[in-house]
Amino acid sequence: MKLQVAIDLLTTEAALELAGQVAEFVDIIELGTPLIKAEGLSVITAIKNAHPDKVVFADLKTMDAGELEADIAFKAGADLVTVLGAADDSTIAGAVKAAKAHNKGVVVDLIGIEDKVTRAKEVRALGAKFVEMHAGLDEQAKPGFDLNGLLRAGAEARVPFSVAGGVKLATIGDVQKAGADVAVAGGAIYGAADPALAAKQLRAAIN
Ligand SMILES: O=C(CO)[C@H](O)[C@H](O)COP(=O)(O)O
Repeated sequence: MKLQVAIDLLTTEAALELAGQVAEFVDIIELGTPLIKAEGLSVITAIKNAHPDKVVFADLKTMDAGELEADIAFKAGADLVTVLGAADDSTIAGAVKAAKAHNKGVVVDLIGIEDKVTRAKEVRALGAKFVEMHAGLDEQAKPGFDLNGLLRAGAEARVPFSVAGGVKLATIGDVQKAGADVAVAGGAIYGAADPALAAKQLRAAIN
């Protein structure tokens, strides 16, 4: 299973600093949606230039204009972009078309989708490289939230999937047992007192 760090910070400078601290322990560097909204596509280029050997994941959360949004992010240096599972099939197909043109990939984020298993199969058929079984920061903050629903959906869908939803040291083993291809950790790394140590421990827990 691969490890993806989600950088939900707000400046390119902070993102570069965090990426520099944790890159050796992760496979995929995700630039979070708030970071891209704050800094624009230039943050993608800055991170790719600093870490050309890493997969750079631009969390665009595209909902419309799939081909256009994916195209500009790939041109900026992204290897993977996200499109929302709630988007029209034509939006997902458009992003996949751009990915094929650049030899890159599209990840479909199933945040907010009730029937994640059915939609996962549909978007995989449309050409998604993998789906993200995702509970966003707001959903995670609700009382009683846990990862189990995401893990069950991932195991049941039988398509390549990542899990994002506050994954931490105590839960990353369950993510691996569920058969995930990628574990995404944001707050557990960038919110830690020592992000490099946190990333190293997460990596060690899945090796
Ligand atoms: O995409 C996101 C929010 O929409 C986050 O980047 C994702 O949820 C991972 O961060 P965390 O581990 O803190 O949940």
